[in-house]
Amino acid sequence: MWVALNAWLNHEQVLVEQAAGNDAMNLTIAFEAHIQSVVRYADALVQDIREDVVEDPNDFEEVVREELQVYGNMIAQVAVINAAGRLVYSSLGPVTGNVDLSGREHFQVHLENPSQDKLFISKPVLGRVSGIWSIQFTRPIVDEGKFVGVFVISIPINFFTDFYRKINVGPSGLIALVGKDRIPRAVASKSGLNTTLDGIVLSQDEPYFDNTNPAEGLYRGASAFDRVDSLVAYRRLEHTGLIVLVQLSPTDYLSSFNERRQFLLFSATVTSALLFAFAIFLYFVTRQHLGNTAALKQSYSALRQLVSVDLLTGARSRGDFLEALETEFSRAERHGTELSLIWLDLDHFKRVNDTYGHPVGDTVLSQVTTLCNGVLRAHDVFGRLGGEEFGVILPHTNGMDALDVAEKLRKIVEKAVIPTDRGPLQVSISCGVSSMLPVGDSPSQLIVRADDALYKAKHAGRNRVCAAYAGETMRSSNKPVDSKT
Ligand SMILES: Nc1nc2c(ncn2[C@@H]2O[C@H](COP(=O)(O)OP(=O)(O)OP(=O)(O)O)[C@@H](O)[C@H]2O)c(=O)[nH]1
Repeated sequence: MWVALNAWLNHEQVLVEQAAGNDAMNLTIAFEAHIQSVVRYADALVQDIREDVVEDPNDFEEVVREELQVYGNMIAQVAVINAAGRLVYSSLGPVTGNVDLSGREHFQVHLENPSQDKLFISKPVLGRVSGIWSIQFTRPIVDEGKFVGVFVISIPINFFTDFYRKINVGPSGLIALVGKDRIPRAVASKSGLNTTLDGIVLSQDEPYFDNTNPAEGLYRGASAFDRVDSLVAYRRLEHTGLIVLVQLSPTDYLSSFNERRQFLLFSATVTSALLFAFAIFLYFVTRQHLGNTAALKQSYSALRQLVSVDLLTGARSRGDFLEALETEFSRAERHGTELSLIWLDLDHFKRVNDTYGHPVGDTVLSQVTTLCNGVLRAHDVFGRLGGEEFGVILPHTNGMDALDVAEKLRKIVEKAVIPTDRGPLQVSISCGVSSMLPVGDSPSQLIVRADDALYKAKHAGRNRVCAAYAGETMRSSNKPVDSKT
């Protein structure tokens, strides 16, 4: 998101800069046209009235009055200087005293080159008679090849600056009319650089003073006036020795873009913060969920353990035992291996309870389990089926071997002396053994047959092992096998 936003903002900024550059260049074209028309008009006026100074001096003042009635707001003064540099005529009123203008630059230029009838545009000068800052447009007055003076039309600097101020170049921008002599003629800006230009000479390093540069251009750099970073467009007016400048401040033309950028950056920051907060939230929720899942798994496994184990004896619970029988039966079927089942029951256990009490009975049940587990292999399954009845699953075991195992169990219990709170006790067990048939058998049928065999063992006098009926894989007769007679 940030990369895309950054790329978009950079692209937008380039577009805004380009638009500002176009605006500045267009403004210089308009100002050039304005200056050219002012210069053309001023020069035409100079040449028109100058003729009357020599040819019709009597009508001269009348001609001046008529022209001023038409263009009076633009002209501060019409003046004539004689060959000695003295003011001999001013449209502002009768000339009194000796006003020596021989030091003016225009007088010197025309005095030295009387044959060059060329318009001279002065630097801003403070009028001795008018008392205002103006730019003077002058030509030499020559009579029969002889220099007789200088004709002057003064246009007040305000004429330019008032016009420039009407153009909006932003709070920090400016418009300037500068001479190639590096002296500004008029500058207008909202920041105060208006008419007080006395003594200002711009740096020679400005690109528009370099004649090797194009006559019009646009660049970004420090302003010649206040050294502030600016976008500067210029046009050189080659025949007049003037340059028009439009200077725009990036602070102005980028202000609305910067506001938009700040808003977008703020929005992106808020969005990022929200996304980050959401990610953190998700992280904690997920972690909690995973924690809960792990805890649940632990509880489930503990619960499963509880359910799968008989709490009194530690043998497999009935449910778990029957499930294990299903599993082992399927496996034996799949692999074609043998499987046997022993169903065993404590003999006359009721008497133990009745004689010594229930707690002693519990001890006996627990001890018998321990004794049986001691005999069995690791992969045999010993489970409590309920009360004093137990079962043993014997994978990979045929009927004969299962009978041997049952016999071992019977013997170890028979021989054992079980310590109890009421003194040592001896008990016995009866076992029924069944084995998986090669075909058409099931876990429940295997149980039924083992239970039947157990019933036979009980019926035959207890403390003995009986096999199920003939037809099973174990070798047995139709009669129950009694391991103890
Ligand atoms: N102490 C104790 N006794 C139990 C438990 N479960 C069952 N019993 C007892 O086991 C006895 C089983 O008695 P019966 O079913 O009559 O069997 P038996 O006395 O062992 O006689 P045969 O099985 O015929 O030899 C009952 O007295 C039950 O109360 C147990 O968890 N703890």
